[in-house]
Amino acid sequence: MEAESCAASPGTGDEFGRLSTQPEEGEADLVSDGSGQMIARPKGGTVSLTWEDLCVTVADEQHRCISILQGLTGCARPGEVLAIIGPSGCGKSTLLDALAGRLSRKTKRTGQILLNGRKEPLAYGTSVRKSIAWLGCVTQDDVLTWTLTVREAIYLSAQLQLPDSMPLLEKKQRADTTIKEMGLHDAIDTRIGGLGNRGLSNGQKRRLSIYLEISTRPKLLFLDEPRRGLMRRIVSLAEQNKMTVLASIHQPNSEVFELYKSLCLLSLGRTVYFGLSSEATQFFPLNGFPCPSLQNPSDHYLRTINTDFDEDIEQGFGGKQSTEGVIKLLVSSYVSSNTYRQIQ
Ligand SMILES: Nc1ncnc2c1ncn2[C@@H]1O[C@H](COP(=O)(O)OP(=O)(O)OP(=O)(O)O)[C@@H](O)[C@H]1O
Repeated sequence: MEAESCAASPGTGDEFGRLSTQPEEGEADLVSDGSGQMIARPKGGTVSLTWEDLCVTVADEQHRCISILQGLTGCARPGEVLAIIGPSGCGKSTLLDALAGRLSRKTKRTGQILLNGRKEPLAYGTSVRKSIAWLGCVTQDDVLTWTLTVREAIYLSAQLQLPDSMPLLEKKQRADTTIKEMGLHDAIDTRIGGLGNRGLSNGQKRRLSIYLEISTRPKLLFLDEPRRGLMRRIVSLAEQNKMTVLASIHQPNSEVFELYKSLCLLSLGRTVYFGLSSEATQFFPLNGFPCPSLQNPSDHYLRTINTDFDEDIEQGFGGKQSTEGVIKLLVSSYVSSNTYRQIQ
């Protein structure tokens, strides 16, 4: 099995591997982070993100150490959307939080995170937004100002977040284009609304908060369970703007699944498969779990590794295995595979 190696593009960090928040002349624009602080956004640079042997644990009430992620290794490349897929509770959001430096203080993380081949710039618990300007983060909890209309929120965001060097007219044009592309034009003068103040639907709010992040064309974008309808647009934005996007996806249908070139498949906090989506169609049959004809591959992968429906899984070679046994088999097969060695 082959996968492209995750070559690091030129780094923008200092000699300690930290990414500078101060721009070097000609390399970065100064932009506002929305709270009045000016931060650096690299011009035209791309971001490769690599994680090695990443483990996350949390202490329970009896101070026992509970493992959430176990030794994950992978990478995300410019111009691509990496789909992080797995059953509920497998660790998708925790992986995104770990990579984005958003883990809660209760958790402990080990392993390495490299940006453009250099050590991560984020000290544990620091605010990501203040440290890396080109990182957008859209979590499952949208944070929007409910008193604003969609138009007001978008224009305000464009003014605050796009570089000061960009003319106002261009900022407005950028905002108008994306409003259309994100399908928000029908609700342009609707107030966002909130508890007790009816406004946008939940789906529209979600689209708006994703818009507010991607309008600045971040170089690195984390998306926690974006709506299916948005993915086509996000994939093409990533390609056009050489954005590195990591998206946790709950249950992609076959049409959406085909959009992703790279796939990170998790179960019980471990990597079951990481690599080209096209090659997962070989990985599963090679290990005895061929996708039944007419079944969506992602449904097949999820069914094979989902302990929620713990039933003995039929193997193509004959015989049956428990789901946990299947997961163990796939994890060790993946670890000994060429794909794993290439990522490392
Ligand atoms: N701070 C924490 N304390 C205790 N357990 C946690 C904590 N954070 C995550 N977990 C547990 O770790 C596991 C992974 O959680 P996570 O939210 O990353 O899963 P997920 O794959 O994103 O799930 P879903 O698809 O349902 O959103 C879950 O069992 C969750 O209960």
